[in-house]
Amino acid sequence: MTAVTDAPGARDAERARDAAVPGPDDGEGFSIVTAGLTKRFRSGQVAVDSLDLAVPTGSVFGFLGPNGSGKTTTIRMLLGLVTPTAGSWRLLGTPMPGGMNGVLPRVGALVEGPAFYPYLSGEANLRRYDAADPSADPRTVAARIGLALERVGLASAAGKRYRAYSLGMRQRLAIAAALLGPRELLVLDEPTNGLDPQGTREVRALVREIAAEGTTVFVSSHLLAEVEQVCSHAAIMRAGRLIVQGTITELLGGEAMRIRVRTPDTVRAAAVLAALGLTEVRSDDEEVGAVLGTAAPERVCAALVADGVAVRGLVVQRPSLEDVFVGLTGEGFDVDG
Ligand SMILES: Nc1ncnc2c1ncn2[C@@H]1O[C@H](COP(=O)(O)OP(=O)(O)OP(=O)(O)O)[C@@H](O)[C@H]1O
Repeated sequence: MTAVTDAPGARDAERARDAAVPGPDDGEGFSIVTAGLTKRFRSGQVAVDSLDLAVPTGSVFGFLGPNGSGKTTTIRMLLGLVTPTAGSWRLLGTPMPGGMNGVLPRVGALVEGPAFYPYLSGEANLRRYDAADPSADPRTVAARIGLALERVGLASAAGKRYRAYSLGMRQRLAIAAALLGPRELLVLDEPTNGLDPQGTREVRALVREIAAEGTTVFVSSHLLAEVEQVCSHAAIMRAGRLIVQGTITELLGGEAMRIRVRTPDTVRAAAVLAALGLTEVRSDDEEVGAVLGTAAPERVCAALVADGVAVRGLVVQRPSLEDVFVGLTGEGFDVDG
């Protein structure tokens, strides 16, 4: 895991000290590598500040951050849609922007949802979309569209008008548009934005399937919980700066499991937890919580019961990426809109 030392409120300087420098210079084994990538807009706003990102090939990489933390600007720089102020980057091992024309056909991207025509079918929309891509071969268009629709699970709805598609189907069609050729890397900017829970599930399942077929997926999101469910790796941004990146297991590894006990005997329960060596023991009217550490929950439960504590409920809480964010920044992960 790589953490950035000067994150405000960082309590985990040690983690940062053992940080490995991401990615070899030649980008081998990494689908995306950036070094010092920076974007300062004319307004003076630094949207992305010295970003060093390393996205391993074969990963499902969650690019996380609250709204306005620089995710879209980063993605736009990666794809050559915005010119960086400083820094360098490689896509699929090739230095950019010089290698853009050769590499972009191997990269599928969903940045701003493509504008689809409501009265055309999904298939007809993809035909129009493909016709606008100078690198696409018109002779193979029918087969490529068929394959892409199949891949996103829309083959049976191919002839249906776009306006009749559900939100999840619309987003899956947008992903199909990004998959009109064989892609080694798929870049998705907030693919579940605005979707209902069903649509979100559909897109999540699709991302899993695409990754299982061997495509590296780089997906931005402000929904930490969602990313935990599909990603193998993640990077967390805050105010244009990278706070931490690594595998999900590494990121969560530094966070402790917590235990919560619901009981009317909070004073007695707190004493038992403290006697067992649990730390950060805190109680309110009907609940006691503590850091579980290495203690086995069943032993904690047995000790509580043996001491006469009436246990009405006991929960072991897995750490979350939100805990990581709060731990490293001292701030809540604020999601507004
Ligand atoms: N063209 C622009 N000109 C000036 N400032 C911009 C421009 N585009 C983005 N910004 C600013 O840069 C910062 C980062 O924006 P960006 O859209 O990259 O963040 P984000 O993490 O993708 O957020 P969101 O999820 O809301 O899209 C924001 O403060 C935004 O207002």
